[in-house]
Amino acid sequence: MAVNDAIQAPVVTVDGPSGSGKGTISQILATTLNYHLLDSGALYRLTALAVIKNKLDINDTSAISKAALDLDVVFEPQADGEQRVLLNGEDVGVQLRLDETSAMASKVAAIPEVREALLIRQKQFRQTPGLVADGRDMGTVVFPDAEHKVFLTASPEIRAERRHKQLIEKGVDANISHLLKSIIERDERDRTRTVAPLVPAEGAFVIDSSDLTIDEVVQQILDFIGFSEQ
Ligand SMILES: Nc1ncnc2c1ncn2[C@@H]1O[C@H](COP(=O)(O)OP(=O)(O)O)[C@@H](O)[C@H]1O
Ligand SMILES: Nc1ccn([C@H]2C[C@H](O)[C@@H](COP(=O)(O)OP(=O)(O)O)O2)c(=O)n1
Repeated sequence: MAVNDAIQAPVVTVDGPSGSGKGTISQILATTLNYHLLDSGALYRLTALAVIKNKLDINDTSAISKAALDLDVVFEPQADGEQRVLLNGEDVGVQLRLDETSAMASKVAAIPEVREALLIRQKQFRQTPGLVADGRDMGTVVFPDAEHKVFLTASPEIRAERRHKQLIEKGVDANISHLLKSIIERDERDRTRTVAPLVPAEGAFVIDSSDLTIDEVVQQILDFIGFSEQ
């Protein structure tokens, strides 16, 4: 049997729009299940950062996809479940979350060659004992054979409020109406692009978290995948 035909590690996919809680929920799920974690958005953000730092032209798709292929990135899990992200050895955690990076990330994510360049890198995260994969197309494109697929959503207003609170807590200046506008623009771009648009995967468990706490969302997902703490 070829290596690729071997039984693959289980995957739980968590897709959804910005601020729906994917990152937070995925981190808790990965810790609870003792699985690896893939923050696929970070790969698009890192590519965006490479575009900004190297002043690449947004229309130069071959230079941008080369930057995506060549990313020298290390994800370092921390004791609290957070991940440090090092690009060329530099901790870029704060830069990744800047509004400018977010807007550029959704632009580079619409380039088919960039998505192709990041595909193999994402699949490599699938290792035993299992993987929680957070993004937009985890259940539809990257891990279509995942056992359990979740699609998280929440109203744009709630998502902007959450993002605002999160940025202020991190000491990053933020304006809520500007955040709402950029969330709506990004949603539109992510949903209407021709490659891997943001849509729930077939059979996904769709959760609107607008009126749910983080713990309630986590519990609903653990129930869905049939996990019970011993
Ligand atoms: N159900 C929830 N209720 C309240 N706050 C939440 C909920 N889910 C996530 N948050 C908070 O919202 C912010 C954005 O969540 P995050 O996980 O970064 O979203 P995403 O990865 O989908 O962009 C975080 O500060 C997080 O703690
Ligand atoms: N699997 C993925 C993950 C992210 N993207 C794109 C879409 C988003 O606009 C950017 C950034 O994603 P990220 O998940 O980090 O953003 P949010 O935390 O949801 O605001 O990358 C994607 O197209 N496919």
